[in-house]
Amino acid sequence: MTADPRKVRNFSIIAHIDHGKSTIADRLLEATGTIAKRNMKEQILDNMAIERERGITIKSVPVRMDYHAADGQTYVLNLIDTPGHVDFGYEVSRSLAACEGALLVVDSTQGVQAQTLANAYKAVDHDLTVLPVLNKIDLPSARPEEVRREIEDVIGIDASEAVCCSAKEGIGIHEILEQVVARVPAPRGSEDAPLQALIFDAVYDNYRGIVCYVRIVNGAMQRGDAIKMMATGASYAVEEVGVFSPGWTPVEALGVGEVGYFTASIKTLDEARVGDTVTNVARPAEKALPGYQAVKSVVYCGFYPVERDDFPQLRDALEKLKLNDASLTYDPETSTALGFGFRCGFLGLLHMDISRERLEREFDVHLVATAPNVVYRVVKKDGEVVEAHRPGDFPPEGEIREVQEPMIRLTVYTPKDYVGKVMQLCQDKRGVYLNLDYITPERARLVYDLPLAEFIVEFYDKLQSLTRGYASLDYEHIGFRASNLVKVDMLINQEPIDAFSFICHVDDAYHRGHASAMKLKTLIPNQLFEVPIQASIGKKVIVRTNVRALRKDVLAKCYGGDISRKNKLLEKQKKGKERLKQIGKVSIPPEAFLSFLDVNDEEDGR
Ligand SMILES: Nc1nc2c(ncn2[C@@H]2O[C@H](COP(=O)(O)OP(=O)(O)OP(=O)(O)O)[C@@H](O)[C@H]2O)c(=O)[nH]1
Repeated sequence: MTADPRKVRNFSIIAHIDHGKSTIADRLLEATGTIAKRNMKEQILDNMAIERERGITIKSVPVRMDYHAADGQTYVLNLIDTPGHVDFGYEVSRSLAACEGALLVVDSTQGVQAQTLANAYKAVDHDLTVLPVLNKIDLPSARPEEVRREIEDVIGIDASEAVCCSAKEGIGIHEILEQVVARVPAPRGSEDAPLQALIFDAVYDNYRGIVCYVRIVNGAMQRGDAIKMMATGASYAVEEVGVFSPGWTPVEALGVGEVGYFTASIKTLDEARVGDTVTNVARPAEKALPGYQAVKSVVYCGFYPVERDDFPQLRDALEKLKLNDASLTYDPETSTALGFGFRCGFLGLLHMDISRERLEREFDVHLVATAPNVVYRVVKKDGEVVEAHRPGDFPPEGEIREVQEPMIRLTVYTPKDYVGKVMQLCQDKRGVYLNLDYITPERARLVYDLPLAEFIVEFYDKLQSLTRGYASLDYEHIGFRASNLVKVDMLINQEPIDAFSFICHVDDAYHRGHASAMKLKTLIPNQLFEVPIQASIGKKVIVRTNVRALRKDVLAKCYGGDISRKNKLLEKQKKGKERLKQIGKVSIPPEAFLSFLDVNDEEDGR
């Protein structure tokens, strides 16, 4: 039997990072008896080890609770947790599309922050009923009344009924549950209409294969149904349907408005795309549910095994990671410096960091990550447009008409005292000023258009240190813009080394070329001959330095004796050096490459 849609409430919790979303979720699970108190591990929904350590939510985990409300009825509450970081914005959007309501958790000591606003707007865009919750009222610095007004003034939603709560102390939890029942609308949909189910997430399981998380919008789904994915057109037979209570629990069927999962011998995450609509083969829906979009990588970097022999291991690890993470992309590439590896694409820097950490931790591969870069669009003189995922994709200098780079529209919220510093930072990062306003007398909102490439290099860290952690930010991608960008090659002994090339604004080329050359100079051991290190744009050398030759003391064994003999020896040495320089290759220890390229060691003075 499926649940009565009138007794179902589907909701999500949205918040700025650290405002207490996961802690509130834990309290709700506890209060509804979904998880016994003694089994309660802190933040039960953040189950990935890295999520726990970093204290951030990456994957959205749904859970179903039975709640005996004050009106004497029992309700099914489906809570769909959402990721808290901008990199995973698309997942937030899909999770919200599966709900009718959202708890907007605001830390009552901090007030409205960037993701509070961004997520609240997303919820409003999806027509959700937004219930504000003022958390952390146990803290002495809590100022719930002020924050209540801030929510009304800044976000523009009614906060008069906002629950004051302390997730830590367990205050206000029942009020939240009552409000969910009373104010979040029951799902609407038709039992008799053809099946339309929204895939809002999908995960890989060793035993079941791909498990799709769905919200049934119309119709019903049960074991044995022949279903079709509307974006890919592929069809499958449903093997199991179930709900999250909180583990995967099989049920007979999922009805209108319900949130659950199904399995159907789906092999890869590419077949079960988040945002796609599932329908019946026999009686297909006419239209897919709105809003599906393919996720696109915006940041790229190379992953190479530290030991060249570990390449197959890295390939296997990436394959397995991809099973759990559809937004990761990778293609094999080779580099003269690093051998065989992969060019990987990510949703953002955090996504890159996490993927790298998971590869090292869960799959035990040691890898080198090259500096991250964005995708550039190069318009050639003959009109052809090349998408460059790495510096090596750039056509020769002479063939380029224009280079375009991806831009973001960045919104920064900061206490007013730091406005000047933040503006300076944005300007240093080639930002274009758009707007400044004050959302409260104390807090300013700054809007800039900024090249994504500048944003991914330490912007967030710098912002946090300039503002002592009080600023918050949000951004959206706004497409490509032409810019004066050049490819800088690094040459060692006249030979360009592919892995060291980089793209940058022409104004930064000298500075960065110089910093790279200096760093290389310290890493390359002295050879028997002088080794020039150069930075060049096309054929034009912009920086040159030398690694000095080792001077072997050929006269050491020559005590006293004839001056002409000494001269002869010195002459011989000079000739030998010339020969070495011509025929000899510079021997660069692999560690030099690694420490130059590895982003963790990156300190080129920017
Ligand atoms: N004093 C106090 N601390 C709280 C309360 N609720 C949460 N915290 C603390 O605030 C910190 C952040 O809480 P989380 O629940 O991890 O925040 P979150 O919003 O889930 O964070 P993300 O998963 O990164 O989005 C933790 O250290 C909690 O212990 C509260 O009511 N009072």
